[in-house]
Amino acid sequence: MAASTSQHALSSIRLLPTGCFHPDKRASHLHSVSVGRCCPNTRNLGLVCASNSQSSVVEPVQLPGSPKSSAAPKKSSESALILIRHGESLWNEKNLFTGCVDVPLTPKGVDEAIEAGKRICNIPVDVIYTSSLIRAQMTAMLAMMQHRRKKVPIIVHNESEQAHRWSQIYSEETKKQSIPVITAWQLNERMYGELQGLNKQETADRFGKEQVHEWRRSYDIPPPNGESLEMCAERAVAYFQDQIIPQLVAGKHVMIAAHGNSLRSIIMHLDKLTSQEVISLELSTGIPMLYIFKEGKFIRRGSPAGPSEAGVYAYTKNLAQYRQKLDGLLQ
Ligand SMILES: O=C(O)[C@H](O)COP(=O)(O)O
Repeated sequence: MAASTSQHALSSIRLLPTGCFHPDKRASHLHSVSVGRCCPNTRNLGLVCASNSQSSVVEPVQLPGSPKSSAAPKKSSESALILIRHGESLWNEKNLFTGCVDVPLTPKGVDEAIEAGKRICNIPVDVIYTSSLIRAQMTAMLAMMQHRRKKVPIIVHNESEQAHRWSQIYSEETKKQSIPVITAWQLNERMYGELQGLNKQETADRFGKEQVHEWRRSYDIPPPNGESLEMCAERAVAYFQDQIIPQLVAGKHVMIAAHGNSLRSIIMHLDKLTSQEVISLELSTGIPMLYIFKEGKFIRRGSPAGPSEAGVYAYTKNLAQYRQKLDGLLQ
């Protein structure tokens, strides 16, 4: 990527805490993604046993190219991809390194998640991915409570055969009114090693600002006994490619509620940022970001400013039509 384009990518993504970010007008900012890596011909990408079609709200997705594929996307199909960093957590508030420690949202974080939900309430969502951490799950659920379609987000339980069996839904109609929420540890925050639970300011005072900045923002330098961004990317981007891209290819609209660093690694991948560029990529809590996936490419649309904002819906015919449907203007 040319340096100037990348600079633009960075300046557009660095979100303001107030969330007054508007969709990127430069729609020509297209990036191909490698889908080949995760597209063997007939791979079943559903996350539940396909043997019992009654058993879950998750339909298995078969990729195009499969002779058996019934979910092959139309050529013109496009999908929305929404990324949301969780709202403020109790340890964000206390300025503690959190990593994989599983702490809930603060009341402010709850408000941020609700606000994020209002911003995306007109954008279709067919499947939700969250990390296995409660702050991301709370954010996803609270955001979806605001959605105008009023489908019910339902966590998919596949941790045991029994959990899977006991959470079956026996009504096709009820399944239609549901959105599967798939939790994946691969989307967790980067593991912060021996920094977890330490105060960020006190750590900077002790080890020096530069050292702590290097641990927090560099690409390949891990904090003591923790994961670097590169290590976090290895699992988060692999999961994105293996599990999430096939959903988008199949025409599903996807929301991911995750964390500062797991999302930084995914954005780095989508926007082809270099390891230098990613250093200055900061994500605010509770700000949704929208990408459109079309013909194998991701088009970054920035952060929808709110339900009344026109630009993002005007951008694609499908989003505009979906919104009109919600408005009751279309049959
Ligand atoms: O894990 C944490 O402490 C935060 O969620 C992210 O921290 P960072 O801003 O240091 O990457």
